[in-house]
Amino acid sequence: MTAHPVKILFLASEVESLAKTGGLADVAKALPLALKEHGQDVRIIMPFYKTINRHDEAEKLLDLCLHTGNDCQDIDYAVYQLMLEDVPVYLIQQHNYFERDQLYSEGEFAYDDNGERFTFFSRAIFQVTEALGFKPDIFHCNDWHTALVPYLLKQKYGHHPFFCNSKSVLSIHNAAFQGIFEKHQFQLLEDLADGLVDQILDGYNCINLLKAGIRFADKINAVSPTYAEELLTRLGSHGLCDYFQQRRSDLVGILNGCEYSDWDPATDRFIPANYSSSDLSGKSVCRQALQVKTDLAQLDVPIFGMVCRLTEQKGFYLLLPALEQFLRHRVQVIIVGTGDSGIVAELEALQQKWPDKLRFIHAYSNELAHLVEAGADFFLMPSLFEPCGLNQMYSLAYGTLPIVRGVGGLKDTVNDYDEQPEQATGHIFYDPEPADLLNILRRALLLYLEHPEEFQAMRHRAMLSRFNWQQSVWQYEALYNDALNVNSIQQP
Ligand SMILES: Nc1ncnc2c1ncn2[C@@H]1O[C@H](COP(=O)(O)OP(=O)(O)O[C@H]2O[C@H](CO)[C@@H](O)[C@H](O)[C@H]2O)[C@@H](O)[C@H]1O
Repeated sequence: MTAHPVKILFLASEVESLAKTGGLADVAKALPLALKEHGQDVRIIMPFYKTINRHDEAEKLLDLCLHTGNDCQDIDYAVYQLMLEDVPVYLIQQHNYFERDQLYSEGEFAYDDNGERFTFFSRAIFQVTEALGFKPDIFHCNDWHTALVPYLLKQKYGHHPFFCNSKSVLSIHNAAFQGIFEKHQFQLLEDLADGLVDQILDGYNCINLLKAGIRFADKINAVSPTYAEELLTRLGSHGLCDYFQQRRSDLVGILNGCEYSDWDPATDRFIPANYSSSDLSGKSVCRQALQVKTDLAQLDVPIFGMVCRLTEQKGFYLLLPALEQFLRHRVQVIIVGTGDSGIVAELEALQQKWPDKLRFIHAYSNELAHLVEAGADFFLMPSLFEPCGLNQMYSLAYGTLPIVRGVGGLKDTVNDYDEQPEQATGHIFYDPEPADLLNILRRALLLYLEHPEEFQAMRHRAMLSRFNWQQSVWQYEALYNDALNVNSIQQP
């Protein structure tokens, strides 16, 4: 327990168990819960999407109206509350912006007013906190959706008595998504837009929201130490190198934790048999169940699994050519995901060519994600970049050895068989070439077939590795303290 709880408002566009499209949601649940357990006064704020789980349990707290100035109409909205264990979640309900079938896009088309939607959300956050009388010490922003808040805090609310002592922290989960929108979407910023435009104008007369966050947040963190280093390089910064360089003394890397209460094969409710490092018999049951579920033959061949968003980031343009060769071996490969239609088409074509060996399941299914983790022998993450990655941590816990590219958080969490044989928990390749991926896939296969004892030793070691949120919580608390202290020195 901390002596003086820090008041943290955790701003997220998605939160696991309420609304999720990817890893940001996992962190937006696990980190606030871990901070709360450590005695901090943390609350979450997010949009009240139409599709949110537990929709009917939400309790209405307030009706509010955002006066926009300019020529825009005032915007009526309501604030609801749900509890996520003992953490309050404030939900902002606004019919025009959030009563939609998806969070950010339909099919492959992003909603064309996403800039306006999250500008509204960011402005409403200030009004809601004041109306609720919750004065945050820290606005903890996450990715581009809430990256406007540090800007608003500095430029608009810096002298507001309610917010003048508040500071902001920006966590970068994926800097490839920057929230770049045409200026006309920022009408809701009233007179502020011009000042903002000068500082963070992108090419083509657009505003880049992530740049606003990087420029104005009191402290910034990337979700792994290696990704923080990569963001300072031309190659790894998604074009933002100069911006990160300017803030390098305020940028740290904090590795995400793994939520073992959701991802532990000994207690997992989604899998047909539980197991642990001391008794792996349940893993064979899961293996068979996975083969049945995916309609693959019950063969004693290694299963390579993969669950992810289907995007270039996840390394499909390395994987697809590598699989063309690798599927000649006696293996089974199971890929679960949704996303880019080009990748979908290529996976479907490859499956037609290798119907007995490759199963592509075009679905978003938490249950299947758990079954793949439990039933496979290896887990594939050949990412081009990976800020942290969560699935490799889940894989380790499930004794499903990760095969990863040595970037970002993958490098920080997996020990390579060749580099560290005594501590090995998986396989790492580095060059973003299909041939290098194919080579590491074959090495993994060889280990499985020719050195079963070493494979089992690695599996055992992997299952014992731990990435607890507790470690990350201490580092976030230090970051909050830095944000609060450094800036109070600057302000007389
Ligand atoms: N089809 C499907 N069915 C079921 N579940 C699916 C799924 N597709 C994805 N998921 C789930 O979504 C999550 C993905 O998390 P990741 O961290 O691997 O990637 P993501 O790129 O979304 O996150 C970004 O943010 C996180 C959090 O900081 C960083 O770890 C990461 O590197 C960064 O790219 C996992 O829980 C996974 O199981």
